[in-house]
Amino acid sequence: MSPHVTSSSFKYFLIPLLILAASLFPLPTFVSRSATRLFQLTQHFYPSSPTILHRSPNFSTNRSIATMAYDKELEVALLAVQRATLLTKSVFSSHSKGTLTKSDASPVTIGDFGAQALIISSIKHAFPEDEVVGEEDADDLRKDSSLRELVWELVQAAKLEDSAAEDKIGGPIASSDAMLDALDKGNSAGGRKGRIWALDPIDGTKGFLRGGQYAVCLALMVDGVPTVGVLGCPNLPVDDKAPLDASIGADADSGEGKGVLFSAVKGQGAASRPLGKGALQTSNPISMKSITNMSDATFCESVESGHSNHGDQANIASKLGITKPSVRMDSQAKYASIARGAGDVYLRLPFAKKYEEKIWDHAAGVVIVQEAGGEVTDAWGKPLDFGIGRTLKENNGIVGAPKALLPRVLEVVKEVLSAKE
Ligand SMILES: Nc1ncnc2c1ncn2[C@@H]1O[C@H](COP(=O)(O)O)[C@@H](OP(=O)(O)O)[C@H]1O
Ligand SMILES: [Mg+2]
Ligand SMILES: [Mg+2]
Ligand SMILES: [Mg+2]
Repeated sequence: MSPHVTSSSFKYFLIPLLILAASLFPLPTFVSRSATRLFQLTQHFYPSSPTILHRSPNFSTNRSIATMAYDKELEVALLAVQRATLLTKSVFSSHSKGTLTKSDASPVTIGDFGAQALIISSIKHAFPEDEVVGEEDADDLRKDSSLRELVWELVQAAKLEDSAAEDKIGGPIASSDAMLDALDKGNSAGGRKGRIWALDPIDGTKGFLRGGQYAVCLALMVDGVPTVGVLGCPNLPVDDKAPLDASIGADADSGEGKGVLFSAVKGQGAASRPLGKGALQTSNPISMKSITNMSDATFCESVESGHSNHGDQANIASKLGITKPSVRMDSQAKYASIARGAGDVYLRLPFAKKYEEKIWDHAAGVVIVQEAGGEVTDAWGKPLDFGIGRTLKENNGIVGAPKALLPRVLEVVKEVLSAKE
């Protein structure tokens, strides 16, 4: 038997057979460890699989085969976000942005509508039964035919250069009506049961409009737990080691060396890869910086002073001994930046107890930070509850940090908030 034949029998028969056997029978720990190793071997033999193989801070050799699932969800989410991010970039460079003001006085653009329609159509192609909690809906487009036409042109033009990649997310949307229907399928009420995607087609719309940071955000929640997360950040540097300074949020126009896709799957680590135009590029593992001295930390906060309390945050930073100025940037690019170790702490202290954070503003960023070795809670240290609807109504404020630093950060956050009560 030639070595080629031996290798392909191994590849096509022996490994799948052993994996099947390992998943069918209850196995002692040492055998399930071998099964884990076997899974890794299959990834070696099937290199096109997008699964991230590096050891994440959360990686456990005892994890079951089941936790290694979500390959297809991750691939579809990455391709869908990549395609939608290309659409948003085309709006930024060549169109009027068709900006409207929503009932809560926040802006929405043709980029938001187009990106949501494309991503929901990708999800529904690959996972027809799944629900989506999306930020936008088609009401404005149904009322305004010229706006609808603008979005439809954009959606038709947004195509991945690789046809196999494009096929995986269902190819083009068939008609303008199908586009409106897709947009409206982001109407799930959310909840604690089953598979629900949280989608923010452009997070940081204000940043997008002023040429700052923004992110296309998608997360799969399983039984209310963010499990797969993808962030498309066209204006962040590709280099995970690039320094994070105040200019990152101010003048972040897309250019050479910019454009990143971040991703994570629960239990499998977090990664970044350059944002391309076709097939997915190779990923690199990312992790939070391991700092021991709080005074070395850099903290990130919103540019918009109405979205979090800059005064309280400056007070907290100074009580923690942080001397570096905060890095202000729009969107979940903040979560991505701390996850890759460019910054360390995310602070979003509320102005009002009554503001309910939206699940699509956090789900993807939270799983990416968790898988990079961090944790995210509300300002009182309560776990974020993504399973109670479209908002985090049982939580108040958001704090993210490397696991080892979070208790100290929360101590000071609570001290500052309690003093105001
Ligand atoms: N008063 C408020 N407090 C906190 N977040 C708010 C807010 N008003 C709007 N937001 C949210 O802040 C998001 C942007 O976050 P950041 O400040 O980190 O860039 C917005 O997302 P969109 O831009 O998707 O609408 C919006 O959902
Ligand atoms: Mg919005
Ligand atoms: Mg948002
Ligand atoms: Mg948005």
